[in-house]
Amino acid sequence: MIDAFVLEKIESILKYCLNNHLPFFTYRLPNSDFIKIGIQKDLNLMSFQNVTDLQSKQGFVMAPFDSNDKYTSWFIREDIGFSSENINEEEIQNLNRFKNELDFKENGLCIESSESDYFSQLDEILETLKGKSLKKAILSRIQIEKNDKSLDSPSLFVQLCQYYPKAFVSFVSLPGICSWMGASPELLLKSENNKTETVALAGTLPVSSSNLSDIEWGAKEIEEQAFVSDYIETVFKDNSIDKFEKKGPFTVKAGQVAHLKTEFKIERNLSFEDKAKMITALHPTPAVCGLPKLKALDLIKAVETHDREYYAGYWGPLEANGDFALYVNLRTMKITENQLSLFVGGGITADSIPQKEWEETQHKAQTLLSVIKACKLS
Ligand SMILES: C=C(O[C@H]1C=CC=C(C(=O)O)[C@@H]1O)C(=O)O
Repeated sequence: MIDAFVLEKIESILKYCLNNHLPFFTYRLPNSDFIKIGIQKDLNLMSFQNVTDLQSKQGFVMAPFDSNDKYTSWFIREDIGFSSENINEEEIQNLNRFKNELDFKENGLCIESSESDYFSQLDEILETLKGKSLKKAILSRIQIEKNDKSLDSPSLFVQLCQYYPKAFVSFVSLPGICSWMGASPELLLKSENNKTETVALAGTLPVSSSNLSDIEWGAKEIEEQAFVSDYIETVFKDNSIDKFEKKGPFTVKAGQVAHLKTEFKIERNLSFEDKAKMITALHPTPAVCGLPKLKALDLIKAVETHDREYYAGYWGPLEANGDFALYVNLRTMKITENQLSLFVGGGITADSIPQKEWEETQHKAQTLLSVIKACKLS
């Protein structure tokens, strides 16, 4: 539990950054009580093409779903750092020395996906799946909530940290570009102390009781999760990784839903270049894109009427020693002055039942919606 006094200080730092156009990232790793804030003093954000360009850098990475798209992969420097373990009043006061001028607002308006559009897009995917050359594609939609003065984003971030201790909770603000906040259950790749880890997370059912052993997985969910697991093993093989530990699949809870998860661990020192290659090969996994990857990507682009932007991209901290913890940007929303645009999706296979897929996206949206509502009421 983080002390209420510390949480208040964290909120006030984030508010200062928002009011003074300082780019920042803040996050809380899963199963941790440690909130980190990194602030970049100026607006000269670094974009990157290849993960290898980030070697020896300390900061935060935010990459879009499709890097060939018009969305940039960003790296945010940590010029000033705060954490829940060293909130120093003097350093907070020192922040007053830094501010940026910005005379325009982000204009990233989103359009909500209608229910009828969602169902016709899903039909189109099901039709393609009949051809057998595609095994799975993820269909996503946007749900919009009004943003207004009654909602304070720093306090929403702090609330999300408290509601979802097992998620990667993060909030990034790039003044004049975009702001995103989310509570992701899915690790893309993590590297720490010469260990590299990833997970295959897919298959979704609503959780009604707290007893996860009551959940009975159907063939559709088992298959769609196995696609992700198999894909990870193929990436390992292509990268000459033949020794790794594999655990699962087992059931995990993520907010109002449960997923099937397999954990992979490589206990070997990999070079930053090798790990960068693996990030590029894994992303986007069949948990957010589909299988085969390029076929699914083409279909998603043809069928979805919105850009995914940073939804289903990846984000997370990067240390100068080459360690990182990158998560898939899920259960997430783009924040603008008037809108909270929630992005939610689900894996479609030949066995998908359209109504169930729709309901699944509704359940996933509750991860953020339930906390947004609680914050608006308080
Ligand atoms: C694409 C999303 O979830 C992925 C992660 C877990 C389970 C999923 C599923 O059951 O479809 C998705 O693959 C999302 O939350 O928008």
